[in-house]
Amino acid sequence: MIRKLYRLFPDKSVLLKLTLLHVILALLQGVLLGVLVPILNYLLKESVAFHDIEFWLIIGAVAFVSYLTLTVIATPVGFGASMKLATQLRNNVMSHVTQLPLGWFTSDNKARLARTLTADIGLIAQLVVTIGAPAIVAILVPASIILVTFLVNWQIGLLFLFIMPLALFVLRWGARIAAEEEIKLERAATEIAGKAIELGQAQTVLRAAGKAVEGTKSLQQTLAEHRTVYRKGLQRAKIPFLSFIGAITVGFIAVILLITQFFIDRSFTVSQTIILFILAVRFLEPLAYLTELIGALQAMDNGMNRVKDILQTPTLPINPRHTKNSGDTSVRLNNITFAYDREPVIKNVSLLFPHGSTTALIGASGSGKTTLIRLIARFYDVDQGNIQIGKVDIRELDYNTMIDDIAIIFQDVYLFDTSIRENLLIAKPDATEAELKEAASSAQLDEMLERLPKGWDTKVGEGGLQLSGGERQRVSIARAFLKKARIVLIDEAASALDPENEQAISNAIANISSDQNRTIIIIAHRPATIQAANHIVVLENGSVIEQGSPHDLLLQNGYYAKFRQQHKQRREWKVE
Ligand SMILES: Nc1ncnc2c1ncn2[C@@H]1O[C@H](COP(=O)(O)OP(=O)(O)OP(=O)(O)O)[C@@H](O)[C@H]1O
Repeated sequence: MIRKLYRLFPDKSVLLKLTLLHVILALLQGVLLGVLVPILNYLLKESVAFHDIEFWLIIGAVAFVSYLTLTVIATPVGFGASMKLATQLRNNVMSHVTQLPLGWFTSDNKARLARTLTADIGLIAQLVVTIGAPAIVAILVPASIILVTFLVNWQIGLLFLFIMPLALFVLRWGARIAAEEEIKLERAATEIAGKAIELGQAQTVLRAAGKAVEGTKSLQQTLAEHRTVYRKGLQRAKIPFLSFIGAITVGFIAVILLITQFFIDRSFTVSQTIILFILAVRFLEPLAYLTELIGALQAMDNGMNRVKDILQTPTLPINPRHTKNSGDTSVRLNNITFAYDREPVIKNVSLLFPHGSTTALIGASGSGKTTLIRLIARFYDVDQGNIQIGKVDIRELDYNTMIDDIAIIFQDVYLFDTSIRENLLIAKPDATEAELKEAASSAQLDEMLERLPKGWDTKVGEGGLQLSGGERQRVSIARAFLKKARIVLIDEAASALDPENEQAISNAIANISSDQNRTIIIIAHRPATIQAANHIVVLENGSVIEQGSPHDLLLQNGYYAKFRQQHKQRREWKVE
């Protein structure tokens, strides 16, 4: 377990210092017990002079003062270390998940991640500090007492030597069962978290269907299962823990009987008998305390396993050569095929998005437009073929530089629950005021910032929900301007926007595509956006069925021509 703990932390210095502190504390306890033997030996003699025990008293006093001082220091040191360890581990997990394929982020895994980042890591960091010392003491003190006892009487020492591994063996059995039950309990708790997230996400649908109460049934069922798992776990762990207590008690009685027998036989002096009684109590006390610790130790071990599981989930392969992009922002798809599960949703697609071009992707719902955008941003790797940016396979490119070059404007933009300014600064933390203003202006945010009473400092609410969908998308476009992203992938809002927002977004997209060095790919739903494109690609069922300039495609009279016709008719109906 200790090895696992050390492997988990990239910077081991905090853990090393903490372990050293705990070992010193345990050794000092051993020294305090050790000096008791000669002192008692002298004290129980018929005549004793102070200088006989002076040396041992000084050692005892130094050990005692050191022990007290270190115990006082241990609390603030422990708290500080706990915070550092939690931060270290959280950063490690977070940086790992940013490199995982998007497919990993299912409801279950999101709940697992949330529990690991909060509960598991918090528990590990806290327990390392709070139970680290008692656990080391509970092992080191009985071990050192065995040594001291051998010096006093080898038979009792031998008995201790027999009791300790036996007790630890029974304890391991109990710990294994407790660990199995804790895993079941944690699974049940994660399921509750997953169901709670799902319940939150499904509120709109459930309420619209008038099923708000029925929607909680599945969560209630999961809660009931959690209670059952807890009850069964307690039942199962009872037997081994009772056996452990039994083993300790039998051992203790045997030691007491043997000491008494030796005393009656006059094999032991009074002082030896008293010393051995004290040693027996101090030997068994920390061992008995292990039953309380073992549950926490197992919880910590399981928590570490869950953190390890996430850290060992394979990331998208990263090329160690970290090839940099040359400045050419053309995007080329070479015969790519991709499946989320078994059935390919992108089939043998070859396309070129030339440097500086603006391409509109259109096609029926489910035709694979979003998937194509995700593959270009390397949220997933293709199964066959390859994608090149500037003639280099994206798997060969330095991932961070590549992602820095790309801005993605999703339909459902997520904003952080902070001010508009902070949300923009995520794209470029060191942006100047002038850069912020320029980006906001290009993304048509000016009017919105003037209208909002707190302007740039307006809080956008959780997920940005205090802004309209169109406003959120404009904030996201402003981020792309600020980031000076050279490849911009836009999933235009499919739902109806008010005319003001629609116009503002069209202008913002026109502004972003006016830069001849940017390559823009837009999943377009509006004729105005499509008109800003100089190239159209039509997808159907994961394949390209049409592509060319808007003019050429109109002449072909295919999907694009019909799409334009339908929009024209819709506009005419609205006018009527
Ligand atoms: N995360 C996912 N896991 C499994 N299948 C998925 C996932 N995302 C999309 N799909 C499936 O892949 C296919 C293509 O979906 P995609 O979202 O790329 O289409 P789209 O053209 O963008 O659709 P829309 O216009 O409705 O957004 C669909 O059959 C969809 O059900």
